[in-house]
Amino acid sequence: MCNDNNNEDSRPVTPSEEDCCHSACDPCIFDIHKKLLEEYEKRKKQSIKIQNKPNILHLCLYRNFVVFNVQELSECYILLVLKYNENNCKDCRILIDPGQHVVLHVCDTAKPYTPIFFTDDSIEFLIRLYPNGKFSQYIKTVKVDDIIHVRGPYGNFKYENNSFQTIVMFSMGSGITPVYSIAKSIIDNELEETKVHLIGGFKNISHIPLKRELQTLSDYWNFQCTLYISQIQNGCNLHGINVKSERLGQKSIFETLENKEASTTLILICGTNQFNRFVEQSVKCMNYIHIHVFE
Ligand SMILES: Cc1cc2nc3c(=O)[nH]c(=O)nc-3n(C[C@H](O)[C@H](O)[C@H](O)COP(=O)(O)OP(=O)(O)OC[C@H]3O[C@@H](n4cnc5c(N)ncnc54)[C@H](O)[C@@H]3O)c2cc1C
Repeated sequence: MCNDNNNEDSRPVTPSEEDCCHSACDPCIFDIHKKLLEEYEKRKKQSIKIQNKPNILHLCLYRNFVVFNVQELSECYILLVLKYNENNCKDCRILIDPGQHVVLHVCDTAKPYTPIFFTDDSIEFLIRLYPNGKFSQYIKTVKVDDIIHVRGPYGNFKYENNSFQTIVMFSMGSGITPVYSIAKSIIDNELEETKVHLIGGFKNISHIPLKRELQTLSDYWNFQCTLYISQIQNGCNLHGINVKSERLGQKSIFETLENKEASTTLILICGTNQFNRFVEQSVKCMNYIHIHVFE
């Protein structure tokens, strides 16, 4: 049943297919669930406002986080999980909007990074390693319990639930981080009816991060993923993901957008400056007006 625990603070349980009698009832059990979910989300928002828990993160001051996990995902990506352990902020929690970034500071270097996931007291990052990269090479050497300073969050992208029919996300390399976190927040929200198409450009298979996470999202009706690999060798089969052995260029942008409705489609772009300008110009030429570039 939708709500068998009678606790209005609990999230209504999603009915299974077997819960539906398929007799075209009005309202159907799924309609009731949707309504309960809307009420639950409203209550949750109100209670967050009432509790008004302050953000652990600060725009101007660095907070000390400890390294909770650091893991090489592939030859060019590291997963870094930071945790806030200080006792001085028991009623605080981490608040970051999907797509926003924070600044990480170690020794004398500070660089912006976009969390791919966060909880009340921890933040997860995907960090691309550059052979001569000052920050990323340092991150390779950090150990569990080391301290990293964090301030933020920054970024002006704001998303209103169900405000577009479709969101098409063009990303290049580590530019996948903001669009992945936005895609995940939309797919995780059962009230969302927006369709998401995430497009990523990578040099080769070993450069693709978050493969399993993208495959998991692909199980949902409203998520589609296409990856363009410019230097593919023996072909590649990633279940649920459309892998193309070509560069993400004008032709691919055109094919992706040709049958979409510009007025109800939001375009998100994140990659190198050159990539951002190229995609932005291409989509503007196709009369798309709702465009946000992460830089
Ligand atoms: C808002 C924002 C969010 C970001 N989020 C992320 C994120 O989630 N994950 C992530 O990995 N990065 C992210 N970046 C990039 C990150 O901030 C660093 O710029 C990057 O990790 C390189 O830093 P570094 O000190 O290792 O390299 P640097 O010492 O700055 O550069 C050394 C050399 O590395 C190479 N290099 C550096 N950056 C690039 C690049 N973008 N493309 C190609 N070659 C490059 C160049 O050869 C350069 O000469 C983000 C950047 C911005 C502006």
